[in-house]
Amino acid sequence: MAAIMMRVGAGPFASVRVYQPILRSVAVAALRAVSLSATQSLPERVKIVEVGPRDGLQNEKTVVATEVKIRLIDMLSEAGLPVIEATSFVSPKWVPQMADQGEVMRGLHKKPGVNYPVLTPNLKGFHAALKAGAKEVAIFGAASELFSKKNINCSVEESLVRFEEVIKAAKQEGIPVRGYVSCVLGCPYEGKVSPNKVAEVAKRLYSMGCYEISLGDTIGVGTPGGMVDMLNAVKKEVPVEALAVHCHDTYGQALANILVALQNGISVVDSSVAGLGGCPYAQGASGNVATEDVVYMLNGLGIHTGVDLPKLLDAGSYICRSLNRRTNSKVAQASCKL
Ligand SMILES: CC(C)(COP(=O)([O-])OP(=O)([O-])OC[C@H]1O[C@@H](n2cnc3c(N)ncnc32)[C@H](O)[C@@H]1OP(=O)([O-])[O-])[C@@H](O)C(=O)NCCC(=O)NCCSC(=O)C[C@@](C)(O)CC(=O)[O-]
Repeated sequence: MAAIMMRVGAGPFASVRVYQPILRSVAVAALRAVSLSATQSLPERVKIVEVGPRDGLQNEKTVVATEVKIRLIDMLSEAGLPVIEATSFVSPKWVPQMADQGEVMRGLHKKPGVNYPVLTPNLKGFHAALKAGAKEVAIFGAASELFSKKNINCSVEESLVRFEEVIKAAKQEGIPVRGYVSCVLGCPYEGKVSPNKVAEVAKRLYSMGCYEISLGDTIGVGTPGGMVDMLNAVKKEVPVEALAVHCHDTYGQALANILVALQNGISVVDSSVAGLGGCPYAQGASGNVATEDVVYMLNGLGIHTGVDLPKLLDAGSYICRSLNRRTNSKVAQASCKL
């Protein structure tokens, strides 16, 4: 099978290219039978963590105006999203698109009851976030050494030391911290990632004090079988109530992966309005699963989210018009045809 060419890296790594036979490992995994029958019942409610303004927009090539970002976040608040990841306090040299993080935080109209977490890779980011009025932060680690190095310029172990500092400072300020583990179902540099490695990193973040661990299929290569194997390993180390899934949709598997995660006790799902984004570390990778599609599926299952789908569709149309692009949400595409 042909290797996939991947364009890697935000900032300084943007022009590097690597070749990974990642399809090979996915195909081999698919050859063994996976039992999905030992599933639990679905949750009554799901908390959706909207990551479009951060995970989606961080990948845009041309700078998105701060007013557009703010308007998008406000529309998402109005649509009933309970958590909207607003921006990230990372180095502007690495991710120029997020350089207006302070203005975004100061400009958005905070709706009571809505959380607006921001990414903070280190203490510098944490202090800047605090100054800009952030009330919740997220640290982002990985289950892959090479991805960690490319993304935050340090090993997994070094990242955990930095994160511990952030968590300590956050505790002093009474700020809740969410933790991400990237590459839980595959890495653009290392290929297959062991569920045990994912479980180990998730456990470390949880025991440091993260209240929730979001498990990221960063390049969207996972399948339901791989998701179940990974969750089984992680659930041995972290209570399922503290877990979230974060699925990119590169191979069209995101909704299926989310459904099996729900069947396995997960009730927090990350998604991105209009399916914004695209992993900066894999050429051709699409964005997160579209929030519209997740809400539509959950509505169909009778699962409460508190999200108003028509208002969410408006937010998706707004950002697509602003970016002059077609939505990645199937539900939005279908709705336009009606
Ligand atoms: C972590 C660093 C900063 C290390 O980058 P570094 O170059 O190793 O950092 P450094 O400590 O050596 O500092 C270098 C320069 O950056 C500055 N700096 C240092 N820290 C900050 C900060 N917080 N905010 C602003 N500036 C900062 C620092 O002050 C210095 O400035 P200079 O003296 O050269 O002018 C860098 O690698 C970085 O910013 N990486 C962020 C990459 C990123 O945002 N990736 C995307 C988010 S992760 C993701 O999308 C995955 C996720 C979460 O969605 C889940 C999934 O899908 O799997």
